[in-house]
Amino acid sequence: MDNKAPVIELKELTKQYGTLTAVNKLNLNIEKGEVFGLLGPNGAGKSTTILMMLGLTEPTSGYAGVCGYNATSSPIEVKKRVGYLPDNIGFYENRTGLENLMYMARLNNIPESEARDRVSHLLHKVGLENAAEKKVGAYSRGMKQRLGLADVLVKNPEIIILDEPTLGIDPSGVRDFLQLIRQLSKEQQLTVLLSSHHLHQIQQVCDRVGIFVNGSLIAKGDIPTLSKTLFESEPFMIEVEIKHPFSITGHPLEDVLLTMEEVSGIKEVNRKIHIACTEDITPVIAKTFVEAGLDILYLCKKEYGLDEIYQRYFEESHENQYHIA
Ligand SMILES: Nc1ncnc2c1ncn2[C@@H]1O[C@H](COP(=O)(O)OP(=O)(O)OP(=O)(O)O)[C@@H](O)[C@H]1O
Repeated sequence: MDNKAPVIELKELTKQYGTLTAVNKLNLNIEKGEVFGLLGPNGAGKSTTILMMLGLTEPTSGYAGVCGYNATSSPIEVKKRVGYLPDNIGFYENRTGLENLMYMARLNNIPESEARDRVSHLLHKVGLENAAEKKVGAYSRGMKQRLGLADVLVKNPEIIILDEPTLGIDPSGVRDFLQLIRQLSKEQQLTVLLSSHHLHQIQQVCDRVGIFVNGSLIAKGDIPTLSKTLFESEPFMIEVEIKHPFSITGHPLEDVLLTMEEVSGIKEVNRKIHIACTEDITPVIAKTFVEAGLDILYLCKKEYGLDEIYQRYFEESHENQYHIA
């Protein structure tokens, strides 16, 4: 396949269950070596999208291309190249981690001696070398997920798809697991598609994010780009609190600020003044307040992160649901 072609190419991909549109005209390209996060609340359509990419569910319309193959008509070619870790991976609990991985290697027709080397290398990579001989039934949730990662890597895939991979792992385990994914991706140019509704986790590990709501991908890009698209008119918010009771409404300073080219709006929230700006003019704002003889108690510049982005989309989706109901 052409090296520059995206490894995942979704065009107008749609899945309808009766009258419900689970996935609606999805367009998305993911490049080789990218870690892409599919972010969205329960029922948004993430799993359905993944199933179509694996050729396990037929799209109602549109195209899902994976490693240059049509996932719907060539699911076996796709399966050879994609490792899929579902949210509820099952292992043989009365067999060891090593035995489970060897079993997976056999299923993928990997010769025994090669399989031994690969499996022991992978157990080391995911930090389970000391638990290799332990029965999986005695593994913690975090250990099982790491074994799951090794399991999907046994066949040396070009892409790994992980559906809610951090579910039920404790916070430090999550951090380690995400670091491991990132490291693997960078070392091996492995493409990773990660589905989650944990925005903080996605933010830590992904190069790009797609936000899924009600079957539609309503935004995609890296975090700064998403932030810029969504908060174009006010990418910066400067919060100021004055020591003594003070209201900016009607105060001469209000006009001074509003005549500044970079200031797009002023609001008072509790005791704080929120100044929406198109540029970062924090020093100018500070100077203006001081020169007006006001004592600043607090001043903070806020840049929008994934939290605000997600919340805004999420809230909008709830509003929509409310109107429909
Ligand atoms: N086989 C099916 N038959 C009918 N409706 C389905 C089927 N599978 C999924 N759906 C519906 O399609 C929508 C999208 O579901 P999907 O599982 O893709 O969402 P999701 O984003 O993966 O959510 P979650 O995080 O809960 O897994 C939901 O409304 C779901 O109820």
